[in-house]
Amino acid sequence: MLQLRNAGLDYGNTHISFPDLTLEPGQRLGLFGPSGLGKSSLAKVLAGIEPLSQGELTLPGFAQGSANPVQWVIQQSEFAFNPRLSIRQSLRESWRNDDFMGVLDRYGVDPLWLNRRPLQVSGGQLQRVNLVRAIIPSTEYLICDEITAHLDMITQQQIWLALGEEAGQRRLGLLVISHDEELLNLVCDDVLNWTG
Ligand SMILES: Nc1ncnc2c1ncn2[C@@H]1O[C@H](COP(=O)(O)OP(=O)(O)OP(=O)(O)O)[C@@H](O)[C@H]1O
Repeated sequence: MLQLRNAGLDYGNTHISFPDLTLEPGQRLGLFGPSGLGKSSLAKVLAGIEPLSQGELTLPGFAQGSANPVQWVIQQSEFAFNPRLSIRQSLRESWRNDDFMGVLDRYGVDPLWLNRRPLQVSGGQLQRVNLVRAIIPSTEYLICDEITAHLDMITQQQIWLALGEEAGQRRLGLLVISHDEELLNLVCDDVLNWTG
């Protein structure tokens, strides 16, 4: 399980104190909280992108040097891709020797898009590709940071359905960060209301 205890982060003069949090394999935990409180910072800490200034992040079984089992997916999927590479090349980079063709259908990714560059598909299409990029075999926990905030209802439903199936089959732990309380109640088992 992924655990955060007594944790805090300093950005110069800005200090963020995080809530204690435990994410179990197979759990779908929602995180709700006001803008600017530090939800994306929390996501970055969990994904190992920002080091903690205090407290503890524990992830038993994760050996230094092995693939990070925590993947962070953000709303602005275009930032997750090198704009010069084709989508196929980007997926190849993250999947390495494993085959991703079998998971395209689950996320509604058309194989024809593989030859295009990231900015040659729509925002909703790229977000689905982005999930395929993140759902590599070594992923055990997925931090979904407002991943469907800008998408139409049908694409949102496709994405949450696909992720729900994936999480159930692989016992993926999902941390779903959103301003949409209704969505969190729909897709999560528990919701942490972080008030600061
Ligand atoms: N790299 C950084 N350097 C300095 N301050 C930062 C940095 N990243 C974030 N902050 C500040 O940390 C605070 C928390 O930001 P964060 O993006 O984590 O909030 P959030 O809860 O995700 O907000 P929102 O819901 O609006 O996306 C904000 O005051 C932000 O300005």
